[in-house]
Amino acid sequence: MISTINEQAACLLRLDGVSKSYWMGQAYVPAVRAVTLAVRSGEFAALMGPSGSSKSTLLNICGLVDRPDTGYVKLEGVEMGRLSPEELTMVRREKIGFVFQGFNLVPVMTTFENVEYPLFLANVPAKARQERVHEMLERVGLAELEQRRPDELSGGQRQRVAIARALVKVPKLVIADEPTANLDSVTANQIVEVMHDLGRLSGTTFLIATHDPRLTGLCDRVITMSDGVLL
Ligand SMILES: Nc1ncnc2c1ncn2[C@@H]1O[C@H](COP(=O)(O)OP(=O)(O)OP(=O)(O)O)[C@@H](O)[C@H]1O
Repeated sequence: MISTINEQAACLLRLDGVSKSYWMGQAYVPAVRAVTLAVRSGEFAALMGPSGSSKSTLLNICGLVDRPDTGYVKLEGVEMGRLSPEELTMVRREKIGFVFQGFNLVPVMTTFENVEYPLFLANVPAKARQERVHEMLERVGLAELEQRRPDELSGGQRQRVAIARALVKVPKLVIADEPTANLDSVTANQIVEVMHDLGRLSGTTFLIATHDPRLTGLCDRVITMSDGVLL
């Protein structure tokens, strides 16, 4: 009984029988099929699988960007299907950070402003925002480049901005979709190290879709997906 309670407390994200189909003009085609998954608090987990196996679809469900057609998603024990769209947005802003392979930075904002943005959305006061952004940029080695815009940065530097932006609000969960794709191997190594170190430091849970062996090598667990199901 005690171990059951401990297991529940340690489980940050839980999916139960989660399925999602897409309308393909004439019929719904299943993408994610009856997935059950528990991700522990502080876990650094990789999600692997061939192209089209529905990794991104599953990440969108885990990141509360998409709702499943059937099944349950629980974050910290709270069933997300019960929340209104506004409440889901609040939970996402407060507890989840995203890192994408295309970086998704705002092109007209500087490094500082891109990293500051999630704190601004979370109504963090200006002085605290400044302190936290400076600290985070220091940690990812970009303190000198805080006034540059994304088009004045290298791919690796942009990805470090994206990681700083995802982690600045100290989210419970970071969802990363191929964060080292399109980066040269030295830069990819730096990105892997930065994510791993920051994760360990803050106790943040990572769920990372990747084909990169440098990343999977550091992961506590590799979750394998094939044709919409977990193996
Ligand atoms: N918005 C959408 N509308 C219709 N079908 C979609 C949509 N998004 C994904 N699909 C389909 O769902 C399946 C899973 O796609 P998904 O992008 O989740 O796979 P993936 O494993 O992330 O692929 P990749 O590694 O190539 O990014 C694919 O057959 C894809 O064509």
